[in-house]
Formats: sequence, C-alpha cells, structure tokens
Amino acid sequence: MAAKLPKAFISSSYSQPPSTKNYPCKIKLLTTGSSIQSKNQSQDHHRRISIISSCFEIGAASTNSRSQNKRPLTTTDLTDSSKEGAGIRVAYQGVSGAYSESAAEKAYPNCETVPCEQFDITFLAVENWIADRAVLPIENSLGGSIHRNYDLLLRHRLHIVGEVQLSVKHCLLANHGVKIEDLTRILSHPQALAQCEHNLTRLRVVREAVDDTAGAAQFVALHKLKDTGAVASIGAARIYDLNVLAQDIQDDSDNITRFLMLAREPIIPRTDRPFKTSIVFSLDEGPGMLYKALAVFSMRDINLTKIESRPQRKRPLLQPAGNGYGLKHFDYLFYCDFEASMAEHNAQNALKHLKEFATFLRVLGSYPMDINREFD
Ligand SMILES: O=C(O)C(=O)C[C@]1(C(=O)O)C=C[C@@H](O)C=C1
Repeated sequence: MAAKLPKAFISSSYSQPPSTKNYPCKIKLLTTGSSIQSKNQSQDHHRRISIISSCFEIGAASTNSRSQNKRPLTTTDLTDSSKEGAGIRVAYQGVSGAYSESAAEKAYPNCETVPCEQFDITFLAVENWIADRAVLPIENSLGGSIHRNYDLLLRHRLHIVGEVQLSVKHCLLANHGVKIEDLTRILSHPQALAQCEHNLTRLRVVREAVDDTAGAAQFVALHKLKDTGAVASIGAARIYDLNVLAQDIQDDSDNITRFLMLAREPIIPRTDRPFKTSIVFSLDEGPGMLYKALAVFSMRDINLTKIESRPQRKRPLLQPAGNGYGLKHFDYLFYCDFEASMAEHNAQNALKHLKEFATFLRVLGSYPMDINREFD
C-alpha cells in the first residue's frame, strides 16, 4: 500500500528517477492528503532511506561486514564543504536558467538542482528529504533585502550552512526576429525588474512581475510572443532559444546577489577560516534597547555586517504606551549577521549577554563566509 505523504509534498510532476539532472517540472505544493502512488514513490522512499542510513553509517559502530571499512567521523564530514557537491540535491526557486540555480551550482559544483515553484517549497523540499539543501536569495546590492525570505527563515526550522555571492548580469531577451522597438511588455522577477529600473524606464514598456527570471524567458519562448521580452540570464537565452537584444542591462555593472544555503542540520562552527553567524531577536520597548543590543557586539570588537528589521506578525497587543494603555501595532524582529564563528568565545559571550535582555533569540546559522571575490 502506498504510504500517505505528509501534508505538503511534491507534485506528481516528480516523475523522473532521482538521478535525473533537471526535473521536467518544478516541485509544487499538493493539497492535504495527496499521495504519490507510482513506482517513483518507492524509488524516492528508497533514496530517502539511503540518505538517512548513509548519514548514520559514517563512523557508526556496526556488526555487519561493510562496517569494517568505516572510518571515524571527523569535523570535515560535518562541514558543508563545497567539494562535496556530488550527489547533493539542491532545491531552488524557478526553472532551469534561474540565477538561484547558478548560485546552487557555485556553492555545490557537482550538485543535482531541484527546481521549485516558490521559495517556501524549497524549504519543504529539504524538510521532507526531497532535497538536501535549499538555496535562497537574501539580498542584492542594488535591490536590497528580499524580505519574504527573512520571514521564511523564521517560519521554518532549517539552518544556514553557507552563503554564496553571485554576480547577476541581466539580458533583455526576445524571440528571434523581434526588435527592441516591437516590445510593449517585459516580464521578469520583481528583483530583476528593480535591478534594471532605469534601463527599463527608458524603454517605456509595461513591466510584469513573474516568479523567476528564467520562467519569464520560458514563457516568452513557449508562447512565441512577438511583443513581449524577458529580463533573464544569458544561460536562460540559450536554454529557451531566445535572442539577446541587450546585455548587462542592470543599472550598475556591480550587481551582486547574496544567497544562503540551508540544511536540516547545522554545521559544526570552526575557527580555522572566516565565519559569519546569523541571528534573529526581539526586544522589549524602551529607550536605547536596540543600542544596548548592538553594543554586545561592538564591545567585543565583533563586526556586525547586516541588520534588518521585520514586523512581528501577531495580533496587536494591549501594552503600556506613553502615559496609558494603547494598541501596539509595530513590534519588530531584528535579523543580524556578524563576522564570527559560534565556536569563538567572544561570539558565545555576546549572545549570552544579548539573551539576558532579548525577549526572543534564535541562531539561524554559523557558516563559512563567501570571501571569493572572483565573480565572473
Ligand atoms: O529569478 C531568478 O532567476 C532568481 O534566481 C531570483 C532572484 C532574486 O530573487 O533575487 C535571484 C537573483 C537576482 O537578484 C534576481 C532574481
């Protein structure tokens, strides 16, 4: 009997054996109680079991003959090394040719990429053992933070195990024979449209936001549109056989997107290379509270690289406000990145200190910094 899948799981489009490089369709959410009855389910089940067992096999004491060859577990086994890309399945939002896919391949060079329909599905893919890692764009040097993804980091229980910075070079793509002056509409991901704001304004076209850049290119190609172009990568032009009408159309040639790599388990923080730690916390209302929170880092000479505040999604509380009681609509979560490893005493002390007065504190991950400045 086919086992029932968890509430949210992969779609029936998951119809290829697990070793297939790119999936024919993206993973999407199914409704409650959906189940996959095909033989692919047993393949998948098999693979999931083998992933689980291989995790426990490393260095485990066992009586079977295969265990004779086992070597003890080392710190390296528990580090998210990019060398281990082979065999790793990395979920990303979009279709083949999306920048997130390039980020996945940069972080895990020989990985198998798993396209997903939405960002939250990349989380579900990892949580449900369909993928081993998720790759998530978190900020861009022109467009700023991707707020929704901050919210997802908190809503889910995955750990940040790495970061990668990618140079994003946008192209204007259209079907063969279509000229720039024929275009009345341009499709792309909202971040990509924002990164090309000035150049697109000059074109005087309608901009339409879609789920991802490569999806926009695919749509234009599939429907053989003559009046619509897409902002996407040069890779997407090749994949969907589109003409490149213009290259490097982002408003600044230095257009970098920072992506996070997420996993079910945290990695062991180390001190032999530069690490970054990401946290999220909330504070009580009061003068100087945020100042006090940030001081726990500066007093220990820890470099804070990013702070982002997001509204806490909860019903307005009745709380003291000024000289009476009033509705409180704005309560914030603060997301911070700092340059230190959780294996370092000063980082541990800083968080111990913060915990004394923070109303909530969670470490999202401690992971190697991407210090590779070679972008092309
Ligand atoms: O649409 C894509 O290709 C994506 O990978 C998404 C995304 C983003 O969300 O920021 C990634 C990198 C670029 O900044 C533009 C779009």
